[in-house]
Amino acid sequence: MPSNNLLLEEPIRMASILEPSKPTFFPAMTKIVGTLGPRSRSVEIISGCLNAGMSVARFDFSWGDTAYHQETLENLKIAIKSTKKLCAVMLDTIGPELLVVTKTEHPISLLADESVVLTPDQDKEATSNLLPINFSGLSKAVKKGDTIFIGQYLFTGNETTSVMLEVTDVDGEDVVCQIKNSAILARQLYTLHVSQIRIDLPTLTDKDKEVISTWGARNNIDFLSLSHTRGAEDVRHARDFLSQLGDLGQTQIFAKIENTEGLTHFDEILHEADGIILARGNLGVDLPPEKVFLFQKAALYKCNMAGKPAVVTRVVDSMTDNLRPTRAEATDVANAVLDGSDAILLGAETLRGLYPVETISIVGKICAEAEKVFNHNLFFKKVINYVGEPMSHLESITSSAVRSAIKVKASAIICFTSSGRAARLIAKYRPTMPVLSVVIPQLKTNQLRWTFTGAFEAKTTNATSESALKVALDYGKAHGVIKSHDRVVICQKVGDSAVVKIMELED
Ligand SMILES: Nc1ncnc2c1ncn2[C@@H]1O[C@H](COP(=O)(O)OP(=O)(O)O)[C@@H](O)[C@H]1O
Ligand SMILES: C=C(OP(=O)(O)O)C(=O)O
Ligand SMILES: [K+]
Ligand SMILES: [Mg+2]
Repeated sequence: MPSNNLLLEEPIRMASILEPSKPTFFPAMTKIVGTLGPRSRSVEIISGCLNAGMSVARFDFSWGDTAYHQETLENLKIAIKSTKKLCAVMLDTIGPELLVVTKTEHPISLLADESVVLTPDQDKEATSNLLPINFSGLSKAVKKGDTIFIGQYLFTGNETTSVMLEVTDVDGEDVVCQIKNSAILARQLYTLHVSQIRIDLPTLTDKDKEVISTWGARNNIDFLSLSHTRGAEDVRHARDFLSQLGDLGQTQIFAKIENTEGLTHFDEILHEADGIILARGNLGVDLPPEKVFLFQKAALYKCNMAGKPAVVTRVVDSMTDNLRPTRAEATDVANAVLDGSDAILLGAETLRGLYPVETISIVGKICAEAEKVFNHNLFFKKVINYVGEPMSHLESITSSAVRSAIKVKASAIICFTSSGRAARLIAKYRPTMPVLSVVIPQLKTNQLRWTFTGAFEAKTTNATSESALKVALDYGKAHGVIKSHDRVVICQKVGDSAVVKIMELED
């Protein structure tokens, strides 16, 4: 088969497609991020999500207050305990997001070809011809002919509640628009996206800072999803802010690329960030539809070569209201994995959708099938070539660990790590088997104070170091990843040198 990313050397036997897949412990190696909200905040549903394969929970502060999200998080903690599944916590910022401010409960109907005024005067009532918004600088930012898109919070692009507007006039602080399609704004929260226009608001707003320093610090968030990242400076600024908040210095920053400005500065953002979220919801509005695939492929390639995780969003919009994805969506999920995506982020589907658990389960199954035909060998070679020589000691060891594990058909790689660096480098080389990371907390000092690195990630156990390997083996066995007589590859530091060991288990 000529396709580069696919591992289908022989012409595939069509009947083999119908054979049921073997059940596995990991629904997929591709991680699934679920946004938690009204439809996914009970212990029962969250447990279902964890069992179905959600491994990161996203809390979107564009919506809800800290008390609301805390309640959801407490339920998540209970669900983690009872299901024994690990799940990371991601805080998603508001950033320079524009909102339609409605006080009325009545649906507002917008008619094609009519005109509507966007005003910063929030005391006005929203009507079919007047929509108050939370930003007074819009009239200065836009010009005649610009496109404005209004969608229900977490718009899916699949709804009759989104509307496209064209700017026809600017009148003081008001923006006059022509309505391009009829729509009914029927719920509370609507976001407004101005295509290809810079909104002069900070990427990390005061509200975001307040939420991070209270809710974020209290809950030791694993990831910050930095909405509307537009340049490397945004990431540096967020990192400075986190570093002043004790343990949050270890929080990973995932920059969300959701507008053309972020796209233009992609390389420098990737350099500063720990990971990238390809926010196709918003970016998909900013880009001409025929260019979206190109962004996805280019961005995933760059992330893969840099060894930084990439997250693709908005994959199964139609599952917000339906039990099955469309054929196009199902194919899109698999293609995202084949393009090199590390994770899939579900938004409206889990937050307000009717089938959060089923959505996670189906997406996980599609990812797992795609992973089976992912050409790891070719990927490995591409990364090795890209990194070149000389390689850092640690990278040379971690890439060798992956190579050895594949060569000896190991069932798992066990990695000892303190900062997570070694584990991430292993993941960079895309092993075909699960990686069990044993986080060994380390006491470090920077002259000013002592800190524990890893204390934060070490969630499962506080075993002493001699038994750490046993803990990992027992965990692997208990979860069906490792069986007697299997081979495992171990990657660890002994003294100052990093080593790879191949171990054949007895029983
Ligand atoms: N078999 C083992 N049992 C317990 N601890 C181990 C074992 N092998 C390595 N370690 C410890 O695990 C830690 C890994 O940390 P480090 O190598 O600094 O990881 P990273 O660079 O990924 O942060 C080191 O402190 C190392 O001594
Ligand atoms: C994930 C996205 O945005 P939000 O954080 O607003 O859900 C997106 O635009 O794809
Ligand atoms: K957000
Ligand atoms: Mg958003």
